[in-house]
Amino acid sequence: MFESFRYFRWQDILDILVVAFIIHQLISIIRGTRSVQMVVGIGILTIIYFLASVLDLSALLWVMQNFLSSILLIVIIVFQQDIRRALTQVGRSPFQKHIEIVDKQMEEIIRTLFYLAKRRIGALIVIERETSLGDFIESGFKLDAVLTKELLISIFMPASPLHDGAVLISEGRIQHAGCILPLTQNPYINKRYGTRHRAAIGLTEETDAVVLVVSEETQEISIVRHGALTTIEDEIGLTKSLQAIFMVGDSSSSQPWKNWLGGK
Ligand SMILES: Nc1ncnc2c1ncn2[C@@H]1O[C@H](COP(=O)(O)OP(=O)(O)OP(=O)(O)O)[C@@H](O)[C@H]1O
Repeated sequence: MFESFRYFRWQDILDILVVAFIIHQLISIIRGTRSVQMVVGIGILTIIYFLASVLDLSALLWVMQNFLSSILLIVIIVFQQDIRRALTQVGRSPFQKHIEIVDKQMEEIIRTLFYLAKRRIGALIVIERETSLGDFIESGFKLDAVLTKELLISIFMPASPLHDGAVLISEGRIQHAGCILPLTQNPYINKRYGTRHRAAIGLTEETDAVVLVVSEETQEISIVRHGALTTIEDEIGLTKSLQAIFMVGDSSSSQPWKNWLGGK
């Protein structure tokens, strides 16, 4: 047994570690999505193929061979969302710099959310980070305005022509309003969530954006990232959650909101 280790090179260890890392990343990307069932389905079909081959079942083997020959195409079509997300994550540079934002802008957003929730006014606020949201803003209206509570509130007022859809915040400014986001296809999302929440989940499944949602029905405020939604109890809870997401490095820094509002 130990004989085989004699031929073990350091490259083999590196090789195994890289493959293990890739498999781990793939599992963490598809975990909790409908892709898991599809992976299981493809696994079962592959087992059937090998059984047909071993038992020499020629008709079944012919069907499976024809099916599996187009498997690459099927995988690309079925997993296109996950592939896009995976490639975006791979392409993200760990050395990218972020702009800093002052506490004031953070406060403006938090106060807007609680103001709207109190009055049962729905809202969807997207904070762009490293992944460019260019594809999703085509549907919206360009504003490129200073981020203030007053402007955010007026956008989401039901009488406003911009109140439908999402507001996009990038580089500390309100860049777009009325943006249509992709809805999640995850079948496990709680049925009580409608399209506003599904749009927030859908966008964060594909990008690293942070989305804040105010429900006009329940007055709940939620923070959504990586396809997962967390309901916020109060202003302190929201402040802490955002701090945990955006604060990097020295927590004793006098500029606590580093890495916030995604600059590039
Ligand atoms: N794809 C989308 N992209 C952006 N915004 C959307 C999208 N779909 C719906 N919305 C917004 O969500 C609103 C409808 O929300 P809906 O009641 O269906 O969802 P909900 O999750 O139940 O939210 P609420 O709890 O506020 O009722 C629309 O008026 C629109 O502003």
